[in-house]
Amino acid sequence: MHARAQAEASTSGRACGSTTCPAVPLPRRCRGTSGTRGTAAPPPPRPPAALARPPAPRRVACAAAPPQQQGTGEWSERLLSITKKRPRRGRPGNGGGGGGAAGDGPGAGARQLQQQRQQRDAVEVAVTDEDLLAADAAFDAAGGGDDEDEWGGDGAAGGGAAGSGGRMLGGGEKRLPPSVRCFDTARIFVKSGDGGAGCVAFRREPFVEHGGPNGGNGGRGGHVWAVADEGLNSLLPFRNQAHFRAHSGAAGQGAMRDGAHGEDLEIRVPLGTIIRARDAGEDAPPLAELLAPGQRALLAVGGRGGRGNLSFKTGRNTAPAFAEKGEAGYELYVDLELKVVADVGIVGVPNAGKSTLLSVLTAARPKIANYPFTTLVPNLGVCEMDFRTTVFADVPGLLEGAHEGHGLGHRFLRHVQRCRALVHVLDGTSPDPVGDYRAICLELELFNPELMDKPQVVAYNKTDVPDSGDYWEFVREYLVEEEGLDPGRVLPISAATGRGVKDLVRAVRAVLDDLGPATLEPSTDALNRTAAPKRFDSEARIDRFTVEKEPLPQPGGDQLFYVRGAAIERFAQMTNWDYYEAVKRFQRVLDVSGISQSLRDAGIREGDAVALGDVGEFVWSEERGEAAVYGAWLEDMRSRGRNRQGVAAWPGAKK
Ligand SMILES: Nc1nc2c(ncn2[C@@H]2O[C@H](COP(=O)(O)OP(=O)(O)OP(=O)(O)O)[C@@H](O)[C@H]2O)c(=O)[nH]1
Ligand SMILES: [Mg+2]
Repeated sequence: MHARAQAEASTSGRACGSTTCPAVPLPRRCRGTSGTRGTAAPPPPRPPAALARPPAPRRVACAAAPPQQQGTGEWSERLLSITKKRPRRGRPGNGGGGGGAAGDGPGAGARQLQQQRQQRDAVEVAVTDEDLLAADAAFDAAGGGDDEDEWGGDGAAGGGAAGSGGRMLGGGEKRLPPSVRCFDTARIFVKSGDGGAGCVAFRREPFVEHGGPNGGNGGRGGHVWAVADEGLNSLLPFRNQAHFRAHSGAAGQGAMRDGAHGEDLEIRVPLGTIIRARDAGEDAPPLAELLAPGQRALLAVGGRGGRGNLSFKTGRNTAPAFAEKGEAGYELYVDLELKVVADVGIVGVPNAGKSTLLSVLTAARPKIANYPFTTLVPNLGVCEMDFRTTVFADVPGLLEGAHEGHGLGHRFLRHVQRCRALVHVLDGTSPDPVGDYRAICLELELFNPELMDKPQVVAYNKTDVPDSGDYWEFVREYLVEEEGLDPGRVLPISAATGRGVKDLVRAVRAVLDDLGPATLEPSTDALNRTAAPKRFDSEARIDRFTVEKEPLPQPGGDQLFYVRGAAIERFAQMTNWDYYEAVKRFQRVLDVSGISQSLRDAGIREGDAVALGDVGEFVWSEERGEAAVYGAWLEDMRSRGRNRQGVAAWPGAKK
């Protein structure tokens, strides 16, 4: 009895050890089939003595170095260099100030731009298409980024990743600054919680002999949800935080105590947000499209908790001495896209006074200056008047040819698309306000004909300047008679002095009222999952796998086989290699699922390596004797620095 008590004491000790030990680093190597042997590759990798041929690094296919990232400039930087002088921040080539992820310094093209910048004494220089083309050429010469792709590389769109406020010179970063990418689109990383580990424990009580296993299951990891929040009106918060991880489940404990589930994580997004998985195919439906306040959609399901040894008790094995690890949480990058960014978009030619108007209407403080393209990225502002709020968006000035990419505005025309109404600001001091109006309308129409269906209020600005009155009557007559605009929607204002601005807001609100309440219609067949899917879907079956042989020769002459399959990979990930019985179970599953046979059919030989998805590698052996497997497992435990606390004393364990 005494001996029994000692055995049980050591048993409990090991149980605790198993639940608290850190996860085994991946990739790991463990020995398969009869000679299955959990081996890991903790640095430095020490080949176990039992292996005649310790596996050499085998992933030759991955040997190619990732393409070198090139330093890039930023479009706005180039434009600024043309339009005005800016105080120089730091030396050229040092990656810019503040950009945590700033990569290489600017190349030859960027240096050339620096020189240009020094040469130019231009606070006001008309920007011609030639200038823009030259800037484009210089930028491309400097190794500029991809025009089309507005997403920033693999990194999330957060300022944390890109170095908020810093110049984005890293090759992975694209031309648009993070503030714009996050304005109506953002890319974030989400990870659901890992499942808690199962527990190995046995009931120990005075006068209860053979108390049996009683290790509890680990708790499920927290889910990740997206929740629509009416208090938000842009995706800008994702500039500050771009990584979201839910809590892990707690480990199971003895006395049949299951671990607590991990806390779910809610990511709050504005109404009208569409959420897509980055890696989903073109035709795949979005994960979510949230239109109503409080609407929730599941983005990532929490990892399953590992089962404790109580769950593995059977008639044949009444005292299982192993437990599972928790399933790793699912991680993915998701792209967020906002359908409606503002109630009203402010459009107009450069220097018309759009930013000035936004600054008097709202608390926003955009940059205002007397040269074109002061505004390089859109600005949002909330106008509060008469107990009502209206969101205005000021976009960079549009040029003729904007729809084809001239100027800056074309990048932001899609923002205009996401406004319900437009305020068209005309510069009263312009030599041809009507021409300006027609040019902008044409650009909007060419970009997207639907833009012209949006109701417009025209604000004839700068009426405080004496000669602005010259054209006012003519402009009004033209807009009302030729363009058919409602006379109440053509207003003279002076953004600088605030004259007429209240009337403008009232006119805009009348237009919004005519449109009726903002109803968001679903535009996609988004999944909008509100509950976790069934745990075992038909796709993830243990007998669904593929076996492939690496065609390239391996160092040492051994061969490498790839086995891929969602269920078998998950199974291997949840196997706790510290338990001998778990290793034997893994080996049985390889046989039962048909993987062993498929590998033999593919020509596997003793000592060859098998890579199991991303989970790890193990060395193939046909040895089936208990002693060989146990010996190999022991050797592996030693090589990983694990002790086999209590193993020899488990009920029924081999000595
Ligand atoms: N006199 C006068 N000047 C104005 C008025 N509104 C704007 N301005 C001036 O016009 C210049 C351009 O104003 P911004 O608000 O920067 O013009 P913008 O349309 O935002 O220009 P971009 O962002 O470059 O497209 C600034 O110098 C303003 O002070 C106005 O009502 N009266
Ligand atoms: Mg502006």
